[in-house]
Amino acid sequence: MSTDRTGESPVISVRDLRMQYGDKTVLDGLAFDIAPGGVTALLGPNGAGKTTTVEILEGFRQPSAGKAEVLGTDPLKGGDAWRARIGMVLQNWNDHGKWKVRETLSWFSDFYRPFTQPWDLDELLDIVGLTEHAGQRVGRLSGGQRRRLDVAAGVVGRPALLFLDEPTTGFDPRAKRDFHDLVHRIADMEGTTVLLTTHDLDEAAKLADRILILAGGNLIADDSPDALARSVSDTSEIRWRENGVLQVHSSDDATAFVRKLLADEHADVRDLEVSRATLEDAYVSLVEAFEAGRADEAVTAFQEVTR
Ligand SMILES: Nc1ncnc2c1ncn2[C@@H]1O[C@H](COP(=O)(O)OP(=O)(O)OP(=O)(O)O)[C@@H](O)[C@H]1O
Repeated sequence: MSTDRTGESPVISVRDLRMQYGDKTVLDGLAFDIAPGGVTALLGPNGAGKTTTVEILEGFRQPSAGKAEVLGTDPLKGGDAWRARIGMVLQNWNDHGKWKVRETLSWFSDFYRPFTQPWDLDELLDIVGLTEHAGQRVGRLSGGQRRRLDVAAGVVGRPALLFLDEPTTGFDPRAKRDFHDLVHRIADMEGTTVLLTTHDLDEAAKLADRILILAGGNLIADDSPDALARSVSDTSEIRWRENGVLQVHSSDDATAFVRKLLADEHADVRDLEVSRATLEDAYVSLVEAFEAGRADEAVTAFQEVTR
């Protein structure tokens, strides 16, 4: 197993990973490492292979070829001790709707107990905002409350690695904010490595320090959200009101422009706003460029066949 510059072994290591469903190639030689700690978001269009990748890493799916190591182990060979170091928040899991919330968490906690020191259930219920629903049947929870229970069940064993698959689907804005605080807390205070898949690019930008974009069976981008946004455009848009009139200016050096603007003591500058390209801008532009390139490739291949 390779180590990174800090000498730490990666939590996830993927080499030449391939996945073929019939004659359809979904993963085409995928390779990446994820070092311990931090939040990595795996993004990509529908059908890009994110769930397939995550399910391979969780040990639920056998790749057609290539190598995956999670916490130093081939996921297909991981036993209970390995599984206990991993937390999962899946899109769907079958549960016992008649079980009560605390009882369900306690059941998960008991699985982890021989291997780790699980969270105190009252503390965890409080963190995920389910204290007052502790005695309620799971089948009676709202969608958002149910998702909070999913998150609690995923982290109850204080995992070294947490998979979050579309974790905030159905959350109201406040629940989403609470959830983001929870993920920051888990990543910062517990040192848990988090792999997140989401279509919510605002969420990815808020939570992740590293973004992987999967398209056409391989990574088309691997960088921080900020660096990706800058790769699309260094230009910022500056808006303000002057004597009640809206002004808009584009600049490659927003700081210098704003400094100059505010230095003019005669100017009545109000409602100043500076906005830059977002992760969403970068994502759309990278995926569109990739798809346009593939369209060119398809045209070339077609021309070669028909020549
Ligand atoms: N068991 C399977 N048998 C055949 N094809 C499959 C199977 N599972 C997934 N696929 C196909 O593989 C491709 C990738 O699916 P996957 O669910 O990994 O993508 P995804 O990036 O997670 O998509 P989404 O964003 O829509 O959740 C899709 O075209 C899907 O139809």
